[in-house]
Amino acid sequence: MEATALSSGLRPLPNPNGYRLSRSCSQRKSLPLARFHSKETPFKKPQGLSFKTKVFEQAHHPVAGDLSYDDTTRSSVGEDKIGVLLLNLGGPETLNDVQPFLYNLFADPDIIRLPRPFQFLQGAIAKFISVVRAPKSKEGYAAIGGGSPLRKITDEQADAIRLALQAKNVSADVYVGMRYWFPFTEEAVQQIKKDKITRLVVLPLYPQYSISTTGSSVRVLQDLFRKDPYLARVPVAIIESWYQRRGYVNSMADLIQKELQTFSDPKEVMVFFSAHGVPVSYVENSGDPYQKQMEECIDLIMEELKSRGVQNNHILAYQSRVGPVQWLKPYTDEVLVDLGKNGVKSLLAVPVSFVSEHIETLEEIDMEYRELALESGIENWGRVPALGLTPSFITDLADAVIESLPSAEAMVSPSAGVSEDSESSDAFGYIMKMFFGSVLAFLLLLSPKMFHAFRNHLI
Ligand SMILES: C=CC1=C(C)c2cc3[nH]c(cc4nc(cc5[nH]c(cc1n2)c(C)c5CCC(=O)O)C(CCC(=O)O)=C4C)c(C)c3C=C
Ligand SMILES: [Fe+2]
Repeated sequence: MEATALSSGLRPLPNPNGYRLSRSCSQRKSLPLARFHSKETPFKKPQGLSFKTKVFEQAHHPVAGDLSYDDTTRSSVGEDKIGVLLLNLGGPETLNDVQPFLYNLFADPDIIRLPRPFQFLQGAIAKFISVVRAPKSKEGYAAIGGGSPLRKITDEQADAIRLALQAKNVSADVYVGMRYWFPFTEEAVQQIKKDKITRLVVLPLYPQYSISTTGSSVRVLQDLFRKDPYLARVPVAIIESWYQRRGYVNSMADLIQKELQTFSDPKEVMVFFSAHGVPVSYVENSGDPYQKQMEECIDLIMEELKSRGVQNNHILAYQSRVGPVQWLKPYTDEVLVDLGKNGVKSLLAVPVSFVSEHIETLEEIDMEYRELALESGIENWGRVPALGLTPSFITDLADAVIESLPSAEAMVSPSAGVSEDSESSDAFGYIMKMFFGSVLAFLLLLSPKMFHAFRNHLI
């Protein structure tokens, strides 16, 4: 690990709301990490895996629930205090939280990606967009009971994963770290340190990797770990994506198969996968693997259904676009209208980029898209629930954790240090950016033309 990666000028973001934030920067050099893409391989039961083993042989299994640690392994687990950190997006718990939550989201340089010379404007732009967008977002959260259910569901998933690990003879503390709302990743990391965890598995609750989700959360984590001498030495394994795991694919297929049975003519139903979109530039200019992983994921689920004799037609579309740029196509709303026009009468919506119910399933799909579909001529509408606490899914996540444990490595090498020179030049740069940033932000906010341009595109 090079010293430059450590001394890249971490400063708190300008934070007019006073919420705890940290800056992550996609251009910054990556640290060496034990990254673990959870892939599907033939079943092989792990025999006495030891955490001292550096190279990890991935051992996956065809049926969730098979994996457990034998006695030899258990004794080596006993040497470590294992932590599992679930990373998630977070959501406003009350309507008053909506604007500051949106501020945190848009202040993330992995969500609004400004060219380097303009990055100092991030805070001002986030403030502007969050204020303009808040009324529309509030309507959405009001329609689902006044806040996001994400914290409660993620806490329940954490508890279920802890119990599933326990059932496999692995004792672990499970933490929740949210990117944009409480409990923030920073809080979870403090607790991990307090609890003296000696081996950590990081499990983002996004099946597919995107720069805007897993990428953003992992960069926050890297920033926190490299600044802290204790954490820097804790072996960490990061499970970056897990959409291709048998347990996940089978669990999704189970849910779809079950829901199809609620239609009077299940064979006629169009299976409509609706994924959260990302701007096209992420995929085309920044190499975001999200779209490719999403397509592979759908193929795996459909193959599994086919192997069970379920031969329905299916389609993938992208929902929830925000702002004036091009997002991944086709767009969910446009496809629904086209399907209706083309005579599709029965449709089963399958949210596929997220494993909890949230505003985009409960409001956008269940209310907005359902209404649009019915208006467009679709007569029978159904929706597959999010995986949530589905036992086969939770068991598979526990297996993914166990499989990744031996590959954990410290995030920062012991020789890495922070140079004082670069610290002070960073401080000067920061003051200059703040000064010019404030002047520009002031001009931007005063300009009625800018305000209307943003409002028309964002609301
Ligand atoms: C895989 C999932 C997600 C991706 C990819 C993603 C990218 C992304 N999102 C925004 C903007 C917003 N997202 C919002 C809410 C939200 N986003 C996700 C998941 C992904 N986002 C979830 C699960 C949620 C809901 C959280 C909850 O409270 O239930 C919001 C706020 C809601 C709203 O106003 O619509 C915004 C805004 C961008 C710009 C982006 C990629 C660049
Ligand atoms: Fe989002």
